[in-house]
Amino acid sequence: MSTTLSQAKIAFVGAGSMSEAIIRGLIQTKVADPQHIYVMNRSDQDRLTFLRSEYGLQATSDPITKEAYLRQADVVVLCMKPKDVVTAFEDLKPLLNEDQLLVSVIAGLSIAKMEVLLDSNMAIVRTMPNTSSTIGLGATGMSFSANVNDTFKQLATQMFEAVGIVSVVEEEKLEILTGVSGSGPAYVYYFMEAMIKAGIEGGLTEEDSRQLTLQTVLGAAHMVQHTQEDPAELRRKVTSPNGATQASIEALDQYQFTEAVTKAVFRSAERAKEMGEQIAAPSPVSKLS
Ligand SMILES: NC(=O)C1=CN([C@@H]2O[C@H](COP(=O)(O)OP(=O)(O)OC[C@H]3O[C@@H](n4cnc5c(N)ncnc54)[C@H](OP(=O)(O)O)[C@@H]3O)[C@@H](O)[C@H]2O)C=CC1
Ligand SMILES: O=C(O)[C@@H]1CCC=N1
Repeated sequence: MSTTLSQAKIAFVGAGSMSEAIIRGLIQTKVADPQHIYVMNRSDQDRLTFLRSEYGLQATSDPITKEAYLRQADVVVLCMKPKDVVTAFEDLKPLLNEDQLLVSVIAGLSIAKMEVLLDSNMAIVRTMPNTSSTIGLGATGMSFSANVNDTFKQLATQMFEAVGIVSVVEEEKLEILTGVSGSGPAYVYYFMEAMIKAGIEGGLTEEDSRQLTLQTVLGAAHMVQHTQEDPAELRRKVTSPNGATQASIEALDQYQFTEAVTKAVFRSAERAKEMGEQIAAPSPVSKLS
């Protein structure tokens, strides 16, 4: 087994947004060699053609080629939706072996359930990345099964550090982490959509409203990072007593801004857990969590 990602053969099962985000990051940062990246799905040929031409990787939906990719892979990354997990695992089960590292990005799917679905104690890394991995600014949470040795830990960490930051957390924290950073980009986009819309309603051109919103969000995030100040303190500096910002924050509070965000984070966590629980696994039920 290769101890560096540049030599490892990495097979992605699932060819959607999340696998592309990771693949793009790995290739752009030159952490992985596109010739050693294998992507597979069930049917979407256009998607595979696009991925091949965009990244120079190997991609297939042909069962025999998939089997070859999976058997020779050092790392297998599971990137299908929770609803497709059971069928996918049935196909994967006879093809995986205990020398491989299995990495899952699937929301809510516990390590214990993967072990039951595969009837194996192979090394499993359960992760929760986000789509900002596409540009190397991802935030990934990660937990390891009991059989993940130091080499595999290093490999998995290297893989996700190539596309952003990594937090290793206890597995039970991965749901709330999903609420914060997995779903998080969507809240920020939603907020930006609302800002742009309000700017246009107030008379700005669409282009100006978009650019101003973008720069504002970018600048605010960089301020938190560069100054290392608490966001509350940075907010205080914008908010002149009895000024325009104070009035606008009061308007946000009137609509329970903090409660709405808190509810969103917890609802995402709850939904991730529900999706994981809805994945039907065969007995022994006692192993499941
Ligand atoms: N999008 C996000 O922001 C994040 C997503 N995730 C997790 O990533 C996973 C994938 O999400 P996302 O990329 O958005 O989903 P997409 O729908 O974009 O992609 C899913 C992919 O899986 C393929 N697929 C489905 N079943 C199989 C199978 N049995 N074998 C091989 N390929 C299969 C689909 O192609 P086809 O239908 O042709 O088979 C498709 O390419 C989810 O479990 C999600 O929880 C985690 C963090 C963030
Ligand atoms: O919406 C989802 O279920 C996935 C998990 C986090 C982001 N996307």
